[in-house]
Amino acid sequence: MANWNGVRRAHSLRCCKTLTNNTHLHHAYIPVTMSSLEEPLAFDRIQRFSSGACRPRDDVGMGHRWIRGRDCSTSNSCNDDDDDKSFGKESFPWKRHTRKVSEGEILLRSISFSGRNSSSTVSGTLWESKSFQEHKFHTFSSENGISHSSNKLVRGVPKFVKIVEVGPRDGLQNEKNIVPTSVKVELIQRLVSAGLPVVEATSFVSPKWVPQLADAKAVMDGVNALDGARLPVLTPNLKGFEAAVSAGAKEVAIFASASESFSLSNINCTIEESLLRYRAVVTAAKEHSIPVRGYVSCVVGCPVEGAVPPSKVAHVVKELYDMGCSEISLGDTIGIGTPGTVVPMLEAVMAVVPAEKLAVHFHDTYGQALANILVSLQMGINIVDSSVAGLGGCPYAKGASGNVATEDVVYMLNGLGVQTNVDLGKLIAAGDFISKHLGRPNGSKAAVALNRRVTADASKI
Ligand SMILES: CC(C)(COP(=O)([O-])OP(=O)([O-])OC[C@H]1O[C@@H](n2cnc3c(N)ncnc32)[C@H](O)[C@@H]1OP(=O)([O-])[O-])[C@@H](O)C(=O)NCCC(=O)NCCSC(=O)C[C@@](C)(O)CC(=O)[O-]
Repeated sequence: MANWNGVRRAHSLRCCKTLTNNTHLHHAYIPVTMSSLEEPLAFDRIQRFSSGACRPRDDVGMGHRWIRGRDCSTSNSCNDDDDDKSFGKESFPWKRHTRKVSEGEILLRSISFSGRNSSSTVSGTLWESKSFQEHKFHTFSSENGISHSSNKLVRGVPKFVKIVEVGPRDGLQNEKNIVPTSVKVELIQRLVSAGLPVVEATSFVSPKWVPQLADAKAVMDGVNALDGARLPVLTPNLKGFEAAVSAGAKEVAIFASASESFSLSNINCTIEESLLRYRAVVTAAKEHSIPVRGYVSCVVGCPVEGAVPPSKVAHVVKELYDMGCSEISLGDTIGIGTPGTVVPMLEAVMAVVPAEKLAVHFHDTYGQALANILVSLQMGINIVDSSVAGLGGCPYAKGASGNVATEDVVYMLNGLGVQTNVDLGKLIAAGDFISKHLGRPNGSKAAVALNRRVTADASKI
């Protein structure tokens, strides 16, 4: 564990060993001058940086540092006399990148919006699952159909959204009790059969760091034969990449951070060191013609550093793009973002990388994820990460809750008339399956409501 980097940092870093519930040792290098990740997230402090509202200036503590709060956290129109480049104050020449819509998509949409009483069903638009046959109802506006809306905010959303399901990886990596391989495999099978085009299957990371996913090879053995979806896996270095390829992975993802402190605690190296490692992974992947997805964590805030400037996010995103990542996912790892903080971040990122190469990845700690997704779609993003039943969190961002629930995202997109090709009924069944195994209620509000059928009538409104 004590590699050269760790030893080198020993002067400035404190090695925290914490005994987790499953008795595995986690080693996290935490700068002594900053608040430990083992503490709750200090959300009360971070939150004051994430609100979009103008407010009186005050001083806000962030770990050992005292950072002056902003007069206005998000609006460029606020007059600010601060001379520092604090969060949300940079301005970027944002230009919306439009995407081409295929004839097939247009055809599907014309079928799906053929009227309230239409018997035509398109997967993801009406309930199709057998268990929901008696509850076939539209989730979109019932009069003219949302596709005919002249409102520019609604017209601005893409016609098709690719959902990247991260539950089996991002969700299960954070479970206290290790989920049996057979359950993971069945979950992935169910998600694929619900029509999800991409299901992140597992991670080839150090089992000492993330014991929950130590069965990565066995999981891949169980899902390699599945058709109909791409099954990428996380790889933190060449060792992980090689293990993934020999286990049959056809796509991988690398994961960097916009926050130096989070990079150290998550992958035990600085941002620049991680980019060096990832260049080696991308080079090897190119030789195998394997697409590489890039993640950037802490795109609006870090559990240690607090607010993360959009320019820093844009820098890391651009590095990943330039090294050859086919798609880059922007992770609000601790779920503190609001549309007020997400918009300036996206503006910065979209100034350096085309919108069609970007995905958004929101955790829902503060219940802001759907609002953040909507505003991202309105800005031209058409790839959304989510986690069935809202599973998840990050082992190195204690207190952060799961990703936005895939069921809730699909429900909202159905309501907007956005095509996803996901069968909501089957998806809910997959969420119920894993929630039952984990012994807790489904974390999706839409799933809970639809399971109880309490809102069937209301949803026709
Ligand atoms: C990056 C390392 C490996 C560095 O870990 P390290 O301890 O600095 O690495 P090391 O090179 O010194 O190796 C230590 C031991 O791990 C082994 N090792 C080394 N690499 C691997 C590998 N690939 N697979 C299996 N084993 C590996 C290596 O062989 C050695 O074994 P030992 O000699 O002690 O027996 C470690 O820190 C790690 O695995 N971190 C992963 C942490 C993780 O998975 N975090 C959650 C990811 S979620 C996330 O990042 C956010 C995201 C993507 O969801 C988006 C968002 O929400 O923001």
